[in-house]
Amino acid sequence: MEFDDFVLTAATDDLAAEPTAREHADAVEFRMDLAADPRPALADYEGDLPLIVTNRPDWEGGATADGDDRLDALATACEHPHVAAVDVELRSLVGESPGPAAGWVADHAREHGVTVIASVHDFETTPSEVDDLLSRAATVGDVGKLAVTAESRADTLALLSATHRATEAGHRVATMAMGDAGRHTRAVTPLYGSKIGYAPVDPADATAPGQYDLATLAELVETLR
Ligand SMILES: O=C1C[C@@](O)(C(=O)O)C[C@@H](O)[C@@H]1O
Repeated sequence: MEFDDFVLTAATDDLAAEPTAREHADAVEFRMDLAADPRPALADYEGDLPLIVTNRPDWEGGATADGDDRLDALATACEHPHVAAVDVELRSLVGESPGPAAGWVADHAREHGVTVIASVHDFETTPSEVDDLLSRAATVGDVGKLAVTAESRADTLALLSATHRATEAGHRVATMAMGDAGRHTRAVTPLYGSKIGYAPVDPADATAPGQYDLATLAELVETLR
C-alpha cells in the first residue's frame, strides 16, 4: 500500500467490523493491543479491506506492555497476506523507547512488502518541535505519523502548517490533532497532505480522543476534497 492518496481507515479492535467498514473505508487498522485475542483473529481474517496492524505499547498510549512478545506479534502479523502496513512507534524504531528496539520489525515488514508507518503520539500537548518530529518519522518510516493533542487554534494551525511543509518537502505523512479542540483537523489535514485518517465504525469504539465516526469523517473529507 503506497499511501499516495488519502486512505480512510476504520480503526478497530475487532475484525468482525470489517464488512460494515467497507461502505466507507479504504483500509482497517487492527489495534492488536486492544483486542482480546489478536493472533487467531488475524489468522482467520478474510475480509476485502487491507489491514494496518498496530500493537501500541502502554508508554505510547496503548494497552499492551512492551517487550519481545509485542514486537514478535507485530512482525508475525506482517506475514499475513492481507496486511499492507504496520504501525511502529518512532521511538521504538530508533531505539529510544523504554522497550526493545524495533528496527528489525520494519526490516521484516519491508521484506514482506508491508509499508512501515513510523508514529509519534502526544496525548497532552502539541509539542513545539512538530516539524522535526514529522520529518524524523517520515524519514525512518515510509509514512510518518504525528498525532498530537490540541488545546487551541494555535495548536491546530501549527499541525496544519507542519503537515503542509512536510508534504511540500516530499515526505509522506499522516497527521491529526486529538481532543475536542483538534477534532476538525481530522477532516482538514488531508487538504494539507495527510494521507491517513482514522475513525471507528461505531463512535462508542473510538481508539483516540476526538475521533469522528467513520461515516461522518468519510462525508466531511469527501465534501472538503
Ligand atoms: O495513531 C493513530 C491515530 C489515532 O491515535 C487517532 O488519533 O486517530 C488512532 C489510533 O488508532 C491510530 O493508531
